[in-house]
Amino acid sequence: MMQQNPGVSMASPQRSAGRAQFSASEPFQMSKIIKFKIGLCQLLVTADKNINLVHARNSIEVAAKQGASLVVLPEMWNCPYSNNYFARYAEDFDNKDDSPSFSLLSKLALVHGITIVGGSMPERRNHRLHNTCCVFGPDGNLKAKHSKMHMFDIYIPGDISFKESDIFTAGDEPTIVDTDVGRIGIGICHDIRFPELAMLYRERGAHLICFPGAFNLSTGEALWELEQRARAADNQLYVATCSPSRDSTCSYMIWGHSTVVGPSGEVIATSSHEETIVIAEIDYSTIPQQRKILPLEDQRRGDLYRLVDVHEQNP
Ligand SMILES: NC(=O)CCC(=O)C(=O)O
Repeated sequence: MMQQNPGVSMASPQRSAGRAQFSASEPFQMSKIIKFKIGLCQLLVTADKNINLVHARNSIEVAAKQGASLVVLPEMWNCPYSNNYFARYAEDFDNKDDSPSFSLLSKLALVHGITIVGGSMPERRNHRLHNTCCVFGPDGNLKAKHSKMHMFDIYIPGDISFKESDIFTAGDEPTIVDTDVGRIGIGICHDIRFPELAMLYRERGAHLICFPGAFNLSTGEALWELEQRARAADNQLYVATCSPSRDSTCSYMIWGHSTVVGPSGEVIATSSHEETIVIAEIDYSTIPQQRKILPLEDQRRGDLYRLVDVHEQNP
């Protein structure tokens, strides 16, 4: 029987995360975290925010009990993916009285002693709305915050029309964070289509890139797995995605298929479109192995083309 009270009371967690800059010259100390379990909570999102919080709490609890030390949630796990809902469901994460979803994730990270990549939620900040992912450490504190950088504006006549930029303001910063389960780069859904972002994360030493996402039926079937495998194979690192499950009564039909991909582009675990939890083992020792077998970094023609890290040039 599902309990209806998500239970969000707790001592105040740290609500802001400092800006982190990484370059390949600062390698992450991997001694303790070569292998761990990841849990992708593919949640059914309803129009009732309280029920969404209960779903998330129950699912995170199950993933943690199954041994996941990193749990990833979907894009917009607390709010239907629709421009009609984002403003109404938005929270001010800096205000503990106006951020039940933020507080819940912080509490669950602490209670279960896990890292949570908290999908995304509509965030109200400085009179603007952002599509934002919060990362919490096992102490319940916010470790990083990523606002979706690329707005999903699409118009396929007779198929799908969506304009995120009508509601959201795009984030301006790539986000890479050192956690208990490795150095993680964050992107949100449409961010996955821009290979330069994943390349930047690889250059800054990421082991894993997490993309909470809500691809739709048409582009999802054509491209969702392809994009994930390409980002992982090109950069020889892990990619994990987490989507909401499909609700066929909604106008925006979600593709689902939360997935973990390894550093040679192989699908390690995936799902269909129903509500589920994907549990998979991540083994970071396969990253240097793959890079030794196929040393793409040494083969790259930096004399002919180069990725420019704008933030490192203008810190
Ligand atoms: N929520 C999104 O950003 C959807 C992205 C998507 O479906 C795409 O094709 O890109």
